[in-house]
Amino acid sequence: MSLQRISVIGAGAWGTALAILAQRAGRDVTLWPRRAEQADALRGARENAAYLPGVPLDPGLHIETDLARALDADAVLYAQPAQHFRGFCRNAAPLWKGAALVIAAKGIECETGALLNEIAAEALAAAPVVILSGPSFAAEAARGLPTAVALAGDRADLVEALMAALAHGAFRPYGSDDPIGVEVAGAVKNVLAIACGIVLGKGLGENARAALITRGLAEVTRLALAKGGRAETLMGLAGIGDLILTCTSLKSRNTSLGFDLGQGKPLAEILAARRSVAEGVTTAAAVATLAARIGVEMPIAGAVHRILAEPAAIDDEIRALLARPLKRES
Ligand SMILES: NC(=O)C1=CN([C@@H]2O[C@H](COP(=O)(O)OP(=O)(O)OC[C@H]3O[C@@H](n4cnc5c(N)ncnc54)[C@H](O)[C@@H]3O)[C@@H](O)[C@H]2O)C=CC1
Ligand SMILES: O=C(CO)COP(=O)(O)O
Repeated sequence: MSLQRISVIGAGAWGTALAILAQRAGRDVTLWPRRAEQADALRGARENAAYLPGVPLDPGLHIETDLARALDADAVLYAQPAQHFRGFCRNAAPLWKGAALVIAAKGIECETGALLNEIAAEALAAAPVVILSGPSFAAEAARGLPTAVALAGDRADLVEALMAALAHGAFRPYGSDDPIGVEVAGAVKNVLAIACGIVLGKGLGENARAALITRGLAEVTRLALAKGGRAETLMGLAGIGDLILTCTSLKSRNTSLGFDLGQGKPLAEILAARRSVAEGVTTAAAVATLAARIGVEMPIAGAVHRILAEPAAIDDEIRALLARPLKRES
């Protein structure tokens, strides 16, 4: 199977980086920005000055505003925020021409607690789905710095074809047959990154952050297992790999948002000062809904959810986490 025509939905930092990477890998690439003004700006500047400044766009990159034309591809990579995924599926369903759908967003639907692959199965059933996740800051990947990601799906032929279509130079996709584990890992790490940012912002130290990452890994593993994923996936790129990247760098939008919260800034002020998405904010609520529904204990994600609703509760939440009953590590 050859996947030559690749379309990318969403011209934020990640969508633009993926389009650049696919083009470098020799694919024929179309980038679909949501807004016509953004398309004009990209065509004019041949750079995404708003979301990925400093990385030139190759003249061969097609900028397309017509969704039907963009969907006429071998693979469509979804790289808009997770909360808009259902709307995308609904708009795309009548226009779908048989492409594979690659979900590159990292999040869980806030209102329902649904994973994005579950939404795709409901709202875009015609599309075979692959999840793309892993430790990958868009700015580094787009600059050609070494980056490895997981591509996970039930169809091995499709996963392998996508790996071949996207791999180039220092960009290395690894295959996986655990899309649920990979998706859960990528979504929940954003919530855990907010927790790590809070700890750093409050000056609680690096011991505390290491403990949070480790206990966070334990709770995301419980959720992945409960959803049908596999524990070893959490030890891979989408799990521990992305936790290491995101939770240890203030380049992460989620960690830096948590840092600002820890420093006492109001959430509304933090969000108002940003153009970029921090998926952990909405995914925290989604994880709380999902974990309660399926009976998975997720104390760190639960604390982040309550802090986002009431930032003044940070100290109480930290005290409560530290006062939990002592238990065995496993
Ligand atoms: N930036 C990164 O380094 C990486 C991001 N991701 C994931 O990719 C997804 C997209 O993130 P970024 O590209 O970073 O976003 P961004 O923060 O760079 O840009 C915001 C994006 O949101 C879109 N948007 C805003 N309002 C919207 C609406 N009403 N409907 C549809 N789209 C709307 C914008 O068009 C833009 O594409 C997220 O799920 C993120 O977690 C995954 C890996 C790396
Ligand atoms: O997912 C990412 C890196 O793998 C990007 O993280 P942030 O969205 O927190 O910046």
